[in-house]
Amino acid sequence: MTLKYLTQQLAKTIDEELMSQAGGFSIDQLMELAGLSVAQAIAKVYDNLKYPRVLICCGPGNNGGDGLVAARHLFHFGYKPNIFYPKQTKNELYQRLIVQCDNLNIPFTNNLSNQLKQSDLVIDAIFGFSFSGEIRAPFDQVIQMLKETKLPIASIDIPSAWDVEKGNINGRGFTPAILISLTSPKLCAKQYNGIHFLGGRNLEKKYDLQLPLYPGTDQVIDITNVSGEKL
Ligand SMILES: NC(=O)C1=CN([C@@H]2O[C@H](COP(=O)(O)OP(=O)(O)OC[C@H]3O[C@@H](n4cnc5c(N)ncnc54)[C@H](O)[C@@H]3O)[C@@H](O)[C@H]2O)[C@@H](O)CC1
Ligand SMILES: [K+]
Repeated sequence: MTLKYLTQQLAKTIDEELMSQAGGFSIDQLMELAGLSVAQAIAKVYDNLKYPRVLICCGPGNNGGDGLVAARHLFHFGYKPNIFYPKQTKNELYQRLIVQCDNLNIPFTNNLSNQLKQSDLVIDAIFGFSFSGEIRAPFDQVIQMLKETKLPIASIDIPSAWDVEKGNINGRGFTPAILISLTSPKLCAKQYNGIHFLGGRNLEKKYDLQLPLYPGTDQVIDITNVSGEKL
């Protein structure tokens, strides 16, 4: 099996095509599958008795939305999620995800530094494949705190602050313990040597992604030792 690693542009194009008339998906559906994949990957690696307190750091875009969905699933899987979401949007999709978390009494925190001290594990849902340029406030400080923490970090789709194609340029980001790539890994993942899952379980015929067969009913597949090439 050889995976196809996506450029930033192709990742965006495939996402748009999945949500086009031909693809037939809605953003809510894709986000639900993404968040469920993340929660499943966490459950495979981090036991909910040993690592119950999961801090989910959400960014302003869809990567953050994946984090909100993951928080809900992790709650149902027996974890104690806590959400840090400093830059919220009024978009109805995100507002509904927040309501869903509120209804489960999942707490939202404003104090990242404090919350890190009371957590066992961090989910990095800050930036995904649309990240570019220098890190803008308030996320510059957030990334710095995540660089300093000793807690294991699980990144959704790309490690936040990594260039989507070139990786951890100038060492400005952190290296997560787990990466959960969605649909197909992005080019930056070629530099990543940790535990690597693929999630989303999306089929995209047009680009011949040669996606692996997911085992049984799993929404994720471990691709840690699978090689890949640029598409
Ligand atoms: N392909 C898939 O399977 C799916 C992908 N989804 C997720 O969607 C992500 C892409 O979502 P989006 O396109 O909304 O974008 P992102 O979530 O990657 O981030 C975009 C947001 O980050 C901000 N931003 C970008 N660069 C910045 C910088 N240098 N400093 C500070 N802020 C910055 C932008 O202003 C924007 O608000 C994927 O990575 C994935 O996590 C899912 O939600 C849906 C399914
Ligand atoms: K991320």
